[in-house]
Order: sequence, then structure tokens, then C-alpha cells
Amino acid sequence: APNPAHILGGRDDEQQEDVCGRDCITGIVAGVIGLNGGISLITSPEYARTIQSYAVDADGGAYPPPFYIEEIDKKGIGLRANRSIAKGEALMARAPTLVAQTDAIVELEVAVRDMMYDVALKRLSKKRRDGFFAQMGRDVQDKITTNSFEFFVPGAEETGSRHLAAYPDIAKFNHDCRPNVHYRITNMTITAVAARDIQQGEELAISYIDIFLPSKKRKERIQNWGFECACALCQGPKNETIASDKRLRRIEKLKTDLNDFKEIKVTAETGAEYAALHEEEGLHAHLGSAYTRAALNFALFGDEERSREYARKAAEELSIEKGPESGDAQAMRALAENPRAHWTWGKRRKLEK
Ligand SMILES: C[S@@+](CC[C@H](N)C(=O)[O-])C[C@H]1O[C@@H](n2cnc3c(N)ncnc32)[C@H](O)[C@@H]1O
Repeated sequence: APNPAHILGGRDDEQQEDVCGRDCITGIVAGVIGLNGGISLITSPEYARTIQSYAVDADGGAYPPPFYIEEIDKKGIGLRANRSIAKGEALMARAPTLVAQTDAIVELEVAVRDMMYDVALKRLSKKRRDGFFAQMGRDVQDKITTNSFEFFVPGAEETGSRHLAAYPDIAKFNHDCRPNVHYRITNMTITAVAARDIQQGEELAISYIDIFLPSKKRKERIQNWGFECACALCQGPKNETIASDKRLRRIEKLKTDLNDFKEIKVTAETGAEYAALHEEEGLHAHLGSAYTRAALNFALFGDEERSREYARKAAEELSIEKGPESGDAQAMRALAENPRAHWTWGKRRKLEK
């Protein structure tokens, strides 16, 4: 039977309100839930319960903020460093203002969806609502499309459910194809971290797309977002774009070879070359997985010393990228501790014989 669509909760009062009765939506349930006085949800009661159980950090990160807002050439507003920032520094941690189940906003009738947005936004405090409306975009839907981040909420469906979240402060970061800031979403708190050492005066930027794509494909993706990329790589000299595309192709090829376990197409050094290409290309926010591949490849060839060296580097990067307690960072700490005990130990060397 179709589920009722309702507005659940008020600011902190948890009362329910029916929005459109029992049968206006088939298949999905949608509702709006006020949480902690400042987060509105448009989702099913099941996901709402999970989301409500999340601990949130609404106002974390470096204080005073190591950046200021400024008009940036060809990009609208953006953030600029007001001091030098060390790699790994947490710049900002924020809870979302508005969370909407992706399927719900796609499947809902536009009029119902807009009514839900309306109710959800009215429930926010004025400051948080103003923050939402200050984001770039023609209307509520466009603001969500232009500025939101996606995260998954585990649930009955195998993959959980995708949710779009608005983080107006984080939405001030512009895009760069070689970003100096990395973000991660834990439950639904987003944390922006310096992906490398940053100098005073540099613009702070994250990436909106897959930055392993070659220049042409990146351009297409960015066009889908509705703008032309004004980052240094995209606007830089042609020979640099060609050199960058060549490195990206080599990275792709080495990744395929390193992942091949049926046939040995690599040497112990291939992983190190793979990681060095990431460094050269300025793929700072992806060094964790690059060092991980290198560490595992050295372990596969039974090189204890170098496996440890790269596992240590991987653990350091993964602590920034995924958090110090993430499973990936812990796995690399374990490998650094004792490569000989790892399941990969010597496997490629044995194959070679
Ligand atoms: C999430 S907002 C970022 C903040 C935005 N600049 C503003 O003024 O609110 C995304 C929008 O910023 C602009 N933008 C972000 N990165 C850009 C880039 N690398 N080149 C040109 N425009 C960019 C585009 O208009 C894009 O749709």
C-alpha cells in the first residue's frame, strides 16, 4: 500500500504533520524532519530514524577560520587562505541544513516536492535558512543541484539510499581539477581538510568531478554542471594539459597492471612509479590509495622494507582522506607493522618462480 507522506517533527518537538495525505505518492515515503533545531529532512521515516541517530558536528574545524570569502575571477565567490595551512588541517566541519532522499525528490510530483522544500526550509532557524538561500542557483531545486553533496544512508535496500545534503558553507568552495582541499562525509557530517600544504593567499578548492579523467572528459563533466572550468590546469598552457593527460593514461595503465593477479605484468617498482605519478600530477587527495597499491605490490614481491615505507605513507594519507579510524588507514598501519604477516606477502614472488 502507498505510504503516507508526512512532515515529521518540528524544531525539537517531533510532532507530525500530514502534507499530502495517504495516496499522493506511490512507492516512496517522504517526510520532513526537524533535527537539532536546524536540519530538515525529506526522506522516509526509516531513513529519518537512522539519520537522527547520527552524531553531528555542526560547527567544527579550525578557529578562527584560516580563510576569507572573496570574489574570484570567473568563478563567483570562493574561499582564500588568510594564513599558511598545513596539510591535514581540518578547515571546516559542518552538519547539513537540508537533506533530501535522492529518489524522493526525483519521483515526487514537482508541486509536492516544492511544498516539501517549502515546509522543510521554513522549519530551519532564520540564520540557517538564509544560509541555504544565499547559495548559488535560481530556485530551491537549482540550489540543491548546484551545491549539494551526496551521501548514503544504510537501510533495507541493499545499497542503502542516496541522499542529497546542502552544506551552504562548504558550497563556497569552488572546483579545481587539482584541488588543495579534500572532503569526507562521515555519517552526515562533512569535513574539509587541507590535502597539501597551502600558502597564504591561495584559493581553497575541492573537486566536483572524477579528476582522473583526461582533460576533454573533465570539460564535458563540468559543462554538465553548467560552467566552464577556470582552474589553473584547464586554463594553463596546452603542453601542460598534454603532459597531464599522458600521466593520467600511464596511471590508468599501471593501475590495470597492478590489479592483474593472473599474470605478472609489473615489477616491485611499478607501485612506486604509480605513486610518484600521482605526486607529480598533484593528485594530493588520492595519494592514500596510490601508496596503498605501492605498499601491497612491494609486499607481493616480498620487499619488507619498502612495503613498510609505503604502508606508513598510505596510513598517513588515509587518515586525512578517510579519517584516522577508517578501516583503510588501520589496514595500512597493520601492514606497516608486519608485512610478513599480510596475506599478500611474497605471492607475486612465488608466482614468478
Ligand atoms: C558550489 S558553487 C561554488 C560557489 C560559487 N562560486 C558561488 O559564488 O556561490 C558552484 C558554482 O561556482 C562556480 N564555479 C565553481 N568552480 C568553478 C571553476 N573552477 N571555474 C568556474 N566557475 C566555477 C560555478 O558557477 C558553479 O556552478
